[in-house]
Amino acid sequence: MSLALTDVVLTYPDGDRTLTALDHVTMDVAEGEFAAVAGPSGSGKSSLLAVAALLIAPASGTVEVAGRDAAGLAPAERTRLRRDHIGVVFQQPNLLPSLAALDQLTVMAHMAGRPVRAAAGRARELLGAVGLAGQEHKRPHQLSGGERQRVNIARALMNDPRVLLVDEPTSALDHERGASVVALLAALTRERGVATVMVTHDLAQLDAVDRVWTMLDGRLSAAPAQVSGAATEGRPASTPTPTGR
Ligand SMILES: Nc1ncnc2c1ncn2[C@@H]1O[C@H](COP(=O)(O)OP(=O)(O)OP(=O)(O)O)[C@@H](O)[C@H]1O
Repeated sequence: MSLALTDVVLTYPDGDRTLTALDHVTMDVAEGEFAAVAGPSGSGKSSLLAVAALLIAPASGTVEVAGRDAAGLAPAERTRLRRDHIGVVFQQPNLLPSLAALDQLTVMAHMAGRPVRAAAGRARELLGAVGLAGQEHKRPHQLSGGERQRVNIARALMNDPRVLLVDEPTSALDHERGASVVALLAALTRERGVATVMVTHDLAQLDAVDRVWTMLDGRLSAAPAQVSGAATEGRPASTPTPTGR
């Protein structure tokens, strides 16, 4: 299993008490599987992503990434596990304003200590895969919101992660552009065999996912099939037509 959380409990201090943000959460996501976690604001979705990204250690339970249990790892090993196997797509594309799209990606390889020349080839390939061929030289202000989100997704895949964690990728986009980004995530997940978890509160964007989990008050449960729409029917992935927006 590419990502497995087992009986995870996460608490935050809350005055004299503690707030349970994740309440015995268990989930697993296989390679090539696109899972969504839907739930209202404050239900614990961001906390779940932070724990899965190895940014916060849970109070109890285990988190396994690419078959490795993160508990007990030294901080440097934990950082390496994250860097080598986890890609994160944040809600707002936090691109560097002065860098062209290509450089937004190659800088990831540079930070990971990988050869930058080889990285340029991979960056071009990824920008093509997200529908941005020919736009490699553009800086963030020259791209639309949807295009910036596509650069963000390509960047998260730069180090060939086993796990892709995506936080509300459609919140700044209209329905059509949001659906196009979700369809792109579905296609990339399947083509590249990555285990993807997308957090969303937008139930209209769940058609392309394989499995839906719902989060409420820190508790996670598998959603009934009708909520996940076509997801459970084993429908083959369709490659989206990038709108370029
Ligand atoms: N650093 C923190 N310290 C204390 N409480 C926190 C902290 N982060 C989150 N919480 C609380 O934990 C609970 C879960 O928050 P979380 O941000 O994970 O929910 P969410 O579903 O992602 O919400 P949203 O959709 O609004 O981002 C909430 O009650 C929140 O107030």
